[in-house]
Amino acid sequence: MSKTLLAIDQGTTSSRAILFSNKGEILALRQKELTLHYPQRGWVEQDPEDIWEDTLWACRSVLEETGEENIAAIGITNQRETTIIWDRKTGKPIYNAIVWQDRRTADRCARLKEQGHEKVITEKTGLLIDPYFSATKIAWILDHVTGARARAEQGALAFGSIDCFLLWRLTAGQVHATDASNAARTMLFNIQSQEWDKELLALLDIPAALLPEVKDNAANFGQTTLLQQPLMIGGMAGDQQAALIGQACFKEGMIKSTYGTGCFALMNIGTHFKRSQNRLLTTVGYRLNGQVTYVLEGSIFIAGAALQWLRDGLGLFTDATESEALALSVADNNGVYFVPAFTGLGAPYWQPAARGLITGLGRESTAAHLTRAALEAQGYQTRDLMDAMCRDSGVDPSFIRIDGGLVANEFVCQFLADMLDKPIEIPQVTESTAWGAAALAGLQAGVFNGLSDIAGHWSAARRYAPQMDATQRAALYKGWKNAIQKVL
Ligand SMILES: Nc1ncnc2c1ncn2[C@@H]1O[C@H](COP(=O)(O)OP(=O)(O)O)[C@@H](O)[C@H]1O
Ligand SMILES: O=P(O)(O)OC[C@H](O)CO
Repeated sequence: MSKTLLAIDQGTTSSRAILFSNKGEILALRQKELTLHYPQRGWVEQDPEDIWEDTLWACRSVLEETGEENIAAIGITNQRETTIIWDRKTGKPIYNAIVWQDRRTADRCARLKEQGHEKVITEKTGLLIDPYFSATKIAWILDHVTGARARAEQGALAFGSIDCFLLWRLTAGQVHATDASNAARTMLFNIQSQEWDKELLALLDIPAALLPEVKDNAANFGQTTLLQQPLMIGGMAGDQQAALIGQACFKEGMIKSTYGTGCFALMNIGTHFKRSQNRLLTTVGYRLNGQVTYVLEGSIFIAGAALQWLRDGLGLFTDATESEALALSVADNNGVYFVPAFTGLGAPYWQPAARGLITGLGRESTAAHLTRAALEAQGYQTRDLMDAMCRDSGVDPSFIRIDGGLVANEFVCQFLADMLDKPIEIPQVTESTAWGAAALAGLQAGVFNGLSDIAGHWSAARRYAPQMDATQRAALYKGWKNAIQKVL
């Protein structure tokens, strides 16, 4: 009987468990939406116990529902950068999870830039200085939770992104480890030497005793006995890197772009580290058998979250799926542009202090125009990234693979093809992120012999060809650039 694979996909919006066949078919999926807390302007937190309980519930429910006993291994994938510090003895977090979108450390980041540290940080980590990454979030917790720094120095505390925290809990505190793609998002990990960087730890005053071991993406991460059967955790990757794997972007120049809470476009640039010249990130795509494949990354902080805001903040609809019909009920955006910079602007602008803007409103503007503007923003933001990526890499890709919750929206997919003037491909396996994690676990467990086995399971469910004429494309994009200038 062929083996199955269990993926844990702990995203910003929800925690999921998915059971896959060895061909990538979804056999069962359970998911729970996760609450975000906004204690102050620019702060975003989650309760680590919610994250853990929802994840465990999702895994147990999938196994109960299917009665599956033939699982080869578990793969974990996660919202990246989100920071948890916990007590090694009790396993209890000492503060809420500080979510990747949180901006509370913007001043600290500005100081680091003023002091001239960006060059060395970028050279070592491939990142730019921004509150997005874990380092300043860790420092904030150590500075604000009473006694935390002293306990960290004594080795009593552990830091982890969500993957690492879930692994710790799944292995009942036996394993404190992460993978190279998640470590690369801390701003403390040297992605050239593949080591925690002593100079950066000193710069941010972060004790090395907090940090996990860093493993390949396919590795033996330990065993869990908390589910119906003992299972090995064999794969781990940040969600965007997992989607890169699920989308089989294994050749140089291939790009995937994922539209969930945020949008993240990754281009495979091969095995040589190369710094971006256009304010993109260089990061670890995957590390297998010690060999790193690097990617250029464009990170947009708000994608689907803009639709959540229209739903929850303005009450324009009750479900994000309604946005498509609403957007199509008007002929065009009628001059309305929506820059959803709620938590600052990411690539290629990197302005943590920027905030959202709606421009071009007239007496005739309606909820439909605003919704259309929010959906069009996905295309404009991606165009900003693609232009920078093509300049950086010298590669003009002939197609782009996309995935994530938003690709259920056909208006968005067509608009992306139109704004990028490139064919867009949507895979048969819609859950690319979870499938990527499962595939990594499958590599470790011997279900797959190599990346070509995984690539063999990729097929397109749908392709969108560009239809917009060049004049219209240029005029719409010019309107976006004007709106961006106002934000900046
Ligand atoms: N049909 C749709 N149209 C527009 N947005 C959608 C649609 N379906 C889901 N979304 C958006 O997609 C996001 C969820 O995508 P998902 O990939 O599950 O996110 P994450 O991985 O960040 O948890 C939500 O922000 C939601 O608003
Ligand atoms: O929750 P997502 O899928 O939007 O992904 C979040 C990213 O990993 C943040 O870097």
